[in-house]
Amino acid sequence: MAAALQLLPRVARAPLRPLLWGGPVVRLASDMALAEQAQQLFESAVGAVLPGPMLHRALSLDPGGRQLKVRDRSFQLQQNLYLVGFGKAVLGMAAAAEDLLGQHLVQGVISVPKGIRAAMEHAGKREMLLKPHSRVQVFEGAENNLPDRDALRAALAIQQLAEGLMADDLLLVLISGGGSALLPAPIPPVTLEEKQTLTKLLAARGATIQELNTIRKALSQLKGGGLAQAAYPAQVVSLILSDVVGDPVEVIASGPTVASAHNVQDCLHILNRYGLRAALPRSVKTVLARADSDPHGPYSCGHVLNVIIGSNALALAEAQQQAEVLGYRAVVLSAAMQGDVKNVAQFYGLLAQVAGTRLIPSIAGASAEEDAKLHELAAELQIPDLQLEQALEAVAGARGPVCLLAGGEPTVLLRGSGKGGRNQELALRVGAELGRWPLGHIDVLFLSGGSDGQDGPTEAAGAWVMPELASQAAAEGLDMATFLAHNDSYTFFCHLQGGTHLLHTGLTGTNVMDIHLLFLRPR
Ligand SMILES: Nc1ncnc2c1ncn2[C@@H]1O[C@H](COP(=O)(O)OP(=O)(O)OP(=O)(O)O)[C@@H](O)[C@H]1O
Ligand SMILES: O=C(O)[C@H](O)CO
Repeated sequence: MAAALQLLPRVARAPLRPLLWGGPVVRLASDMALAEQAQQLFESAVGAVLPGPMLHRALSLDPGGRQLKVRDRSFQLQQNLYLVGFGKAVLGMAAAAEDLLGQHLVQGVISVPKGIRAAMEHAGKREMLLKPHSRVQVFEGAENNLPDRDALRAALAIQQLAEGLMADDLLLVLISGGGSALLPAPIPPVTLEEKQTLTKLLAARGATIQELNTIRKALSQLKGGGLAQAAYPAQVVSLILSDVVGDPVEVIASGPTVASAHNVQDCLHILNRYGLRAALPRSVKTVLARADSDPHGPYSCGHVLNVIIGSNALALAEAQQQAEVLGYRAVVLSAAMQGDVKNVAQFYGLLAQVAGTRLIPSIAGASAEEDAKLHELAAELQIPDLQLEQALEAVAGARGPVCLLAGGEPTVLLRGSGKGGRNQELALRVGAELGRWPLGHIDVLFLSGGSDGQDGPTEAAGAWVMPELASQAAAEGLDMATFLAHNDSYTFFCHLQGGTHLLHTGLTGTNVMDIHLLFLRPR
């Protein structure tokens, strides 16, 4: 993980109190530069899903400190609390858990990305660090999000801790994205190297995270409910930060505390689909064949409480609220944006135009065909929870500045060898789309940022663009199409206006996919 340590310049915070339309609202929204507001709202989205606030929302102790409450369930605490965790956001989650429950904690083991402690220290994020003599042992591994020997050692330590628990014990499991690579425990005779090769091949051939994790579960001792099984008969509470569209607990980090059906047929279909079935190593065939005839069937997880404590939707809800406070009519479009980045960019370009025309019908804006094209594209993208009609209706009735919010994870098919990330590439493409249909009398801005603060292998979280992007680029001799052809969005934005369009937050310590913000502000 690159040491992206620059903190977001703190934009002047507007007084965050509800305001009514028509009066001070418009003034407030127009007083601050649009780009500052966009960065502020991105920051508030991320702030809602930082480990500290999330853990404090999810857990509470009774006044005597003997009962732990999680949702509507209570657990007795009597020197019986253990903790394990794995994922990119788990260091901060463990620090928050230690802060809340430290006096009851007997022992803990977490598996987190290589270099994360040093990065957090360097960034001055002390709240993301464990205490000096913590009872939680930290393993760092899985460089480049691939399972390695260090992550394997961590997984074994976690397994050992779980297997030593008794019926009176309570195991707190902290899970976030990146957890699959940080908890590798291949079922023998499958080796770590074989698992690594298979996951790399599947990912490179475009397998979805659902497909990838179906295979990982079938080949792992701890995924697909294996960790919960190892901890039995102890009670298990899993606190899960979702980095997958729709928050499916069985997919996030390959569901180590969620019963899995271990469907071998599903695995074979997936391996077939990506042309990998014929060349499978013998060990993988052996494990799959064994799972098919496993007399014990799927693990049962009746002793487990799985709770999603943070998600993209939660982050968007916070940003939406703050946007309204700033005077915007704010609408969440979807927390499940997915699909090819080119189509997603085209969608946002058309959306800006159609929404602009609804906002000020007198301007020369979207035609009926473009309106139809937007709906067609939305249908093609198959966004499950898309609130397009509601958003357009809200825009039509807004009479003032509008902010449309969305989240998710579009896909970039890498063809070039440039430097970039999903968010920067999306922003660059949306910028190109916006330039094609200038909307007079309306300022438009689009921002895309990764909630973890690191977009691909760059030190930026994302970027923001306006319809003027193409002319700005041309004035500086930057050919957008060439940068796009090389997947070189980071280099483009570094050059453009001295890098001012890049979003810099440093590692945020959380991870709930990407945040997209589209602003339309009548001049
Ligand atoms: N040059 C590039 N241009 C555009 N996208 C890129 C480029 N290089 C990598 N990516 C994209 O970045 C993503 C990998 O980045 P990263 O390591 O942040 O993983 P991630 O999937 O975003 O993980 P997380 O779940 O933590 O967000 C992939 O989606 C990949 O397609
Ligand atoms: O770790 C994983 O499997 C992915 O980040 C999805 O949660």
